[in-house]
Amino acid sequence: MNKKIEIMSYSPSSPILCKSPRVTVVGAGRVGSTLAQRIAEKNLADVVLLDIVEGMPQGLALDLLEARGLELHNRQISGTNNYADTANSNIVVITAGFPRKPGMSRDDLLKINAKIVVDAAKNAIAHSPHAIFIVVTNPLDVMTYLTWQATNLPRNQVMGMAGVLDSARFETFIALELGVLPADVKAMVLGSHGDLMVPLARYATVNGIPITELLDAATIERLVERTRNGGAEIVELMHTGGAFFAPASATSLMVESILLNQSRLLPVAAYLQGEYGLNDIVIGVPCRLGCGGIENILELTLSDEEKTALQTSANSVRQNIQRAQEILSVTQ
Ligand SMILES: NC(=O)C1=CN([C@@H]2O[C@H](COP(=O)(O)OP(=O)(O)OC[C@H]3O[C@@H](n4cnc5c(N)ncnc54)[C@H](O)[C@@H]3O)[C@@H](O)[C@H]2O)C=CC1
Ligand SMILES: O=C([O-])CC(=O)C(=O)O
Repeated sequence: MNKKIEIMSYSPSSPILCKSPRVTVVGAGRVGSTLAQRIAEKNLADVVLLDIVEGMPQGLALDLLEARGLELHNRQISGTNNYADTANSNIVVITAGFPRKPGMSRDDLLKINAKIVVDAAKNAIAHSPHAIFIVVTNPLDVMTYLTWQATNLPRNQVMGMAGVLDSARFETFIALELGVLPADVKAMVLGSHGDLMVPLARYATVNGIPITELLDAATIERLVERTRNGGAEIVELMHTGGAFFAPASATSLMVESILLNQSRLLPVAAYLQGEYGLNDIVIGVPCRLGCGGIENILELTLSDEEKTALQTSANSVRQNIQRAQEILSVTQ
């Protein structure tokens, strides 16, 4: 019997069925390559990995491709050293640049990473003029500001990943302390991605119960301090480079919320125009992320102490933006 199989649904006039979204990850190091893996294995998008090191992104892409049958997804993954190959990406994630070493602060990376990030942003936007940019490179808030400037995109299309990671750390430490499931803990960390970040203990809950009902003030303060020091704790343990598994997970959550238009309310480093009384600065605030990028910024009512902490955090970012502009004006 010669049965003919009719192929239904796939036709060039069905672009939604035929075209996969595309995410470019600039910097195929530890965060970038782990992020590429997460995006592909969550079946979110095709991924282009770009790095300056010749052969490295190509090798990583081939390795990830060879796992497709085992991980049961069919996303395309390619590696390149050429921005032309990133054309028409829906999202560009910038992880290119140097990680810190033990004893360094994230701000110590300002000089070495500023030009790398500006160049990456300019090259990427030239080939993907409608993309949404997510910055990961440190110092995070300043690098996000520079990317917003370099791309000249509307502010909803440029954001930084930090708060999702810092919140996940805070949630982890609360869960460990109480012996509860991490997924049952919800917390939000605002402010800059540095020692002056602002974990909002008042808003942290375990399945709706405020942690202030479950833990004493001294314990909460200890967990807040561990969160502020979360990146450095791993850098000190690892000696070379820093965290990358949780940073990649946090970034892929943002990518997912955008690509699937989930409108998740997440702490995101965003360009502010008056929100929280702050202007012309990038800092972590609660944002809804959907297919247009940042859909809106939620202005929480903060206590006087929290307001002061956010202001102090912003002052430090502002000084570093100024420093970055001076560094770039010399190197250009
Ligand atoms: N925002 C956050 O929460 C986090 C930020 N980070 C930051 O992310 C950055 C990357 O960290 P890792 O992946 O651990 O570092 P890594 O050293 O493993 O990877 C960085 C990659 O960038 C590439 N690169 C350097 N210059 C480039 C250029 N001009 N164009 C394209 N690629 C270039 C390098 O060749 C390398 O492969 C660091 O600045 C780190 O501090 C890391 C973790 C969390
Ligand atoms: O601490 C670092 O240098 C990397 C980072 O931003 C983090 O893990 O939070």
